[in-house]
Amino acid sequence: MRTAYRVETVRRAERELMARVPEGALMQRAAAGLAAACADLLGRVYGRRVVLLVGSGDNGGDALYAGARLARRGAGVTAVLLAPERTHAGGLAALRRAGGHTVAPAGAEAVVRRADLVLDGIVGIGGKGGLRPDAASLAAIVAEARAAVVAVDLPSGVDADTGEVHGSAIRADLTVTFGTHKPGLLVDPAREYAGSVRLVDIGLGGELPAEPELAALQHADVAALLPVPGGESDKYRRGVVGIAAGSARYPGAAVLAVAGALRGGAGAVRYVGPAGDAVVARFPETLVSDQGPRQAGRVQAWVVGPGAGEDAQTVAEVLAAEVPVLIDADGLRLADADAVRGRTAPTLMTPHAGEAAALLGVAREEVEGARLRSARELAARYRATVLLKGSTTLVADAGGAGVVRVNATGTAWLATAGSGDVLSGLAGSLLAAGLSALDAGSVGAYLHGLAGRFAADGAPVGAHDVAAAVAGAWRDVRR
Ligand SMILES: NC(=O)C1=CN([C@@H]2O[C@H](COP(=O)(O)OP(=O)(O)OC[C@H]3O[C@@H](n4cnc5c(N)ncnc54)[C@H](O)[C@@H]3O)[C@@H](O)[C@H]2O)[C@@H](O)CC1
Ligand SMILES: [K+]
Repeated sequence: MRTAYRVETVRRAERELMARVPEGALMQRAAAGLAAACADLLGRVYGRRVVLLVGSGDNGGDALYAGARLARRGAGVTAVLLAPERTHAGGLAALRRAGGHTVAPAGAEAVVRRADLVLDGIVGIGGKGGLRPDAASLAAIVAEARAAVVAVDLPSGVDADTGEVHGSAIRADLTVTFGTHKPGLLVDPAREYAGSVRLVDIGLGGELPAEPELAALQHADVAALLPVPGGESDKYRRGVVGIAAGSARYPGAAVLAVAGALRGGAGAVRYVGPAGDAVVARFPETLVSDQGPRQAGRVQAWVVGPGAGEDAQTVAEVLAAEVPVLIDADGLRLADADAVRGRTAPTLMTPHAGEAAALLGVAREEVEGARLRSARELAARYRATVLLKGSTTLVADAGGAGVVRVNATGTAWLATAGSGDVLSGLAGSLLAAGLSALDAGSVGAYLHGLAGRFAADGAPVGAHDVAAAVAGAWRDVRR
């Protein structure tokens, strides 16, 4: 499990640790890891031109000490001091001893233009609000440079706790972060500014609490959660998932949701709705019913909404069932909010940003800019688990408090028609197999993202290709 903690928690853990180690030790650990990452990126250090952007806090201190290490290995290092009188004194002295130089911000453009590497030490977890004007001007200069950019702890200008970006921020190729990931490194839009992320161990692990702000499942976590049949299993014990989807206008959504459900681990897939012929033609193993959900026979979980058009009656019937329900697409618009809140069995809602915005009564951009807050808010309002789709998918458990799962296995190629229908079937099938809504959502997103990568492999894919690749994702995870 990869975890991320809020700044307040990181500060507390750092205080505990600092009380037990020699003064300055943590910063030296951070700087050593940072310098090593820079050396890896550069390949050869000797003779390279390195520019440090140095703010007034300890983030600048990290950059200065790392710069000193690179200077000792033969790099030409120049520090741009944003606030010369408040620069980290020890770091500055170390850089000077190692032969490094300093310039005022007015000289930044000339040195950055010739640099091979820029280290962004403007601001780290002490940052408040968007970058101040002098720092924003540096970010603009860096954006035009050909140099590789390494962010120290965080790209300056992004919000560490929320992943929000207000105004300009540094765009890094690599972020070297210390002690633990911060939520902003895992959630868009900030995640995009971070580039790839490398975590440097400074010994903080033992001081961090059990419950992080964010958790990202890894292969081993997913493997442990996958419903794998045993000797006693039969199709009913493995769970039956009901798919109430599709309409005369959108029969394909039903086919794709069933395609996902067949790959999710339930023992059988039951379909109700007007697209039964299309579903059976493609997947003869589906149990098709021409009755509504209430009469369709037992299921252990329902999926409702993909391609549902205006069929509010079916949505209402599914919501009245006392089994877990996944609501997607049109179902999100048609579902009665009180009916969702009043349910006793788990509910998993799977909106994309536009659907989430409609449910929250805000603009889509607002959700995209504040994904973590939006997911928690929806989960609180509906008392439902919410899977907010996007380049980084978030799953907030019912009520909105607690650890939010973040999934980054996806690929931009998954932004294709019908891809969401496959995910709803897949996650619904995991629900029917007995996973909690939080696990079904996050495992579903993980497999779906991985399947998207495998199916695409650098080229456009259709949603049916993604569904077909889910089996390969299972095997990869279980290997
Ligand atoms: N506390 C610790 O134990 C460790 C901290 N480390 C480093 O220390 C950093 C935190 O240091 P600080 O607490 O000094 O804080 P920062 O260095 O992150 O930032 C604080 C400084 O930035 C300025 N600032 C705040 N918001 C700004 C904005 N929007 N635009 C421009 N300037 C802004 C403030 O005036 C303040 O002087 C971490 O991110 C990490 O890089 C590491 O050395 C590891 C150990
Ligand atoms: K930084």
